[in-house]
Amino acid sequence: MLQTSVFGNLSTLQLGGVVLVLGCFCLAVWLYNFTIKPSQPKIDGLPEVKTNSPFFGILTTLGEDHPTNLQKLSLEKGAPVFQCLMGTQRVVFVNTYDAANEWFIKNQTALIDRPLFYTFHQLVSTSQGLTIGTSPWNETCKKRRLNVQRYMTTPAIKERAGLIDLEGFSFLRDFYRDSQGKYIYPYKYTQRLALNFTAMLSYATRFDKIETPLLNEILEMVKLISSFRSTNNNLQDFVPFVRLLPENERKRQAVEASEKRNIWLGKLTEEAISHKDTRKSIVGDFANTDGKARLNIDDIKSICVGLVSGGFETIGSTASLILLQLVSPNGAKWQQRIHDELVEIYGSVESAYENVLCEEKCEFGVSFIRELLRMYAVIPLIPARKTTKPFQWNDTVIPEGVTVILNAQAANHDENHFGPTVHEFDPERFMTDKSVDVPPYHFTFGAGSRACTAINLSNRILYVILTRVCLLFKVHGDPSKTPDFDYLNYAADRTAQTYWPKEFGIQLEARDEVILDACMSASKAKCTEELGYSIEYSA
Ligand code: HEM
Repeated sequence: MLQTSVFGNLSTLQLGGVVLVLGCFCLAVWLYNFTIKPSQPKIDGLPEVKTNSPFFGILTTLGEDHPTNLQKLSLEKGAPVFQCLMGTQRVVFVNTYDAANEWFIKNQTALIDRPLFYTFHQLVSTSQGLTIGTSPWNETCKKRRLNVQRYMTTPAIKERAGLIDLEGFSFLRDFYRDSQGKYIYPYKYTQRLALNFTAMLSYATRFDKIETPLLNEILEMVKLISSFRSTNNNLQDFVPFVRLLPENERKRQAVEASEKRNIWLGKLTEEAISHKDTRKSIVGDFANTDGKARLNIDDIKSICVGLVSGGFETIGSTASLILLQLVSPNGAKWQQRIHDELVEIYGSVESAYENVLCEEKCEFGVSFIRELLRMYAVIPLIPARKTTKPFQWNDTVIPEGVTVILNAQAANHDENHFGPTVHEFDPERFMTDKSVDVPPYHFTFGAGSRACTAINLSNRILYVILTRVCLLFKVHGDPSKTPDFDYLNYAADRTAQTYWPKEFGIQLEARDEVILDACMSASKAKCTEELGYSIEYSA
């Protein structure tokens, strides 16, 4: 036998040595594959940012602030698009406006997929199922996305204008009440507005009181879950050997957060089903189809958790940024301009207050929101995509299966597209420079086949907040706590996936108490009708 002829003359000691060498060799191969081997071969012809760290790749260079350091690397190398290794993962970063258009819009069918990540997909989302925004592209995801789009059309948004009225009203009522005689940080108020809006849309439920303990718990939990999607806080996604280390605290937190969320969502779903005949919601609509829908209960649960988590941080943060810009050095002038233009268009504050719910006629207000979203890409690195088929970009063929991340912060601050004032906040930009007033305007909502499903809805909510605040109030900033307006510094935590502004103080002063009361009372009456029970308000 071959074995006899090869090993026949070896002593036991020698044989042990051979086995040891073979074992070490296999272990070395396994270790190489697990800890260093790139997930994908290098893409020929695409610029590469190389590093000397075999385990961590570019992660050692990116520091705390990934989007900004990627933006700097792109400018330094003169490479709008480059590949690199993040740990062992080969990732392509797209950093300019034109390149983002070419990749995510022109080649959108090739970029319809999303890759799976260890932390989010294996730990956090195992039992609840994936949301639309975190799911790879498959029949289930397609069906769920189509269903959500039904709620995002112009007529559907108009039909749910009562919800925007309700949350806009509650926001102004509480913020005005609580900021009497003092300056307060608006983020919790705008977060509640966003959470309530998405929770009403999905489950017909809301938190009327800002001080409800469950509200705080939910806000913390949803924030924690979303942190598992950041490129920055999840070393184990990119550096596989970290997964082997004992007592991974992030892993424990992920499992705990996921379990808590499931209990909470289960309760909301049951409640919405029990109210299906009296309160309109996505769960209620589904329950009313009596099993004839193309979707099942897991689809509906996943859709709703996606809407709540997708909407609450982004809207909450951007709405706070509206107030931040309204107290900037030119803020008072802009507030007055929006107020005056709306009164000019509609004849009175009361009429304007009502009509902004359903139409966006103040051109300056529309341009203001567009510029705000451009300036502050609250998700600076758009959740990763994966190529489903090869496509040609310039002279390079981009293969199938590549992970691609759009650096929206960098693309939104591309001087070649927006000109030399790119880093300034210019609310007239989209009115005066027709070369940039072209969709998608900016990349804060992502772009193409997997862009945010709620672009129109979000723009409407933000427009209502901006215009109603300016119609009814003068917004004052705390002189002892000036906000940070710089897009590179405004965020409280630049390692998070979704940014929110550092603390600053705001106070609302009524422009006219009588008009304020008339508008708020009109909203209260409509909101009571919308909810089916009376909502608190006193002048
Ligand atoms: C200022 C507000 C918002 C911003 C900046 C924002 C931003 C984003 C971004 C960057 C993406 C990823 C897009 C891509 O991969 O190209 C996304 C996806 C998504 N967003 Fe939004 N979003 C906002 C509001 C909302 C709201 C209010 C909802 C729901 C009510 C929502 C629901 C979704 C969903 C379901 C997806 C997943 C789309 C998919 O993967 O197919 N978003 N959003």
